[in-house]
Amino acid sequence: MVSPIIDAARIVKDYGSARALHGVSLQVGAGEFVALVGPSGCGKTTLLKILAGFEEPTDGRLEIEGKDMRGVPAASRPTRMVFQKLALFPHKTVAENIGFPLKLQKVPVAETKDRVRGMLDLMHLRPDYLQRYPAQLSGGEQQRVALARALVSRPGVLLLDEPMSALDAKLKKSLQAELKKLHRELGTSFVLVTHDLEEAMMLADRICVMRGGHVVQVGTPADIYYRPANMFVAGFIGETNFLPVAAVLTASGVQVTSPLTPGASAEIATEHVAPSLSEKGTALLVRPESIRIVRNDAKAGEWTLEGVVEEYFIKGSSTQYRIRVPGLEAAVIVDLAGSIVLPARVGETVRIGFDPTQAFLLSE
Ligand SMILES: Nc1ncnc2c1ncn2[C@@H]1O[C@H](COP(=O)(O)OP(=O)(O)OP(=O)(O)O)[C@@H](O)[C@H]1O
Repeated sequence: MVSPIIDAARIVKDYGSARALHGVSLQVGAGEFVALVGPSGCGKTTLLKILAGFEEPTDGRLEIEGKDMRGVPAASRPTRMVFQKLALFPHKTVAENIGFPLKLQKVPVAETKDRVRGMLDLMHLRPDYLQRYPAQLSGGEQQRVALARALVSRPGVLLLDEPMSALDAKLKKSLQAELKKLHRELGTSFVLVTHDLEEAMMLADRICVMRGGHVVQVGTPADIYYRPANMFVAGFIGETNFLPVAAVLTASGVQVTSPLTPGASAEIATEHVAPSLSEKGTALLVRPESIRIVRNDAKAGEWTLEGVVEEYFIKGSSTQYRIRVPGLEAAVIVDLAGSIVLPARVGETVRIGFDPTQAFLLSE
């Protein structure tokens, strides 16, 4: 990142005696789309509010567009925020709502009109909506008006606090697609707080995973999915299987063995090992789509386990199996490509196999 538009360093936030953020650092590049994800109460909204200027950090440094933001009020920052709950003015028309930030900036009336029209087009809202009131619009349309109002003053950074969580699944999908397109077209930096991990994977250039007021990992969706920092991140995004292993460092990687596959060992290359690997709870992360049911001979190097099919779900493009393997606490999840002929039935004993060198080695 040459020069980040947002540079937050060691941000601490205390509410009374409770610490919501424990020294969070995050940089956002110009034009980048970053998603903040993490369990409820981990500090996502607090961080967003600090970026917006609605909360002051207790400690740490925040620069936006190269300027120190200490004491700079929200309205004077190059940021705009869209909230989860609609914050439209109910007694103002759509045109007045969208044009409101420009009115505050004393932008001439004719220019305001043009820019409001432009935003309406960008948001695919019909021109006759301009004279409507928020209550006369659907939830999705209202959220589009809120986005238009946030973007009309051309902020450098748009901050989005779960803007789609109140919408039904179909509306959400269409607004997600529009948000991605909008981001590409405008070149504005977006920071999105979301509970929806699929949404984060789909929209963001980088994902920041938070837990208990700390940043656990920042990376591309591929990094987060394929190279998670630890079991928490791995379990947070996508479905996971963890196979406990003993690990020994070698010249070119890590040698692993598992009590569940006696006699078998595998060399895991460094690029398949979490950088922060510790000795506590070392395990191989095997994604459900990387496991197969072994009917005949195992392939060279493949590790196999025997288990009983506990349940299966037809998901459409794939069928998901839950297989109970003695010695493993959680059932093994296996995703097999969809087929009209089911490869195994409930209660059947099956052998499952995977290539350990393609798994990812991590720890608690
Ligand atoms: N105004 C406040 N006063 C006191 N505590 C607060 C305040 N705002 C947030 N907190 C606390 O700070 C912590 C972080 O809250 P925050 O809203 O940032 O979490 P979040 O990750 O956005 O959660 P969610 O996903 O549920 O919205 C929580 O423990 C919360 O209770």
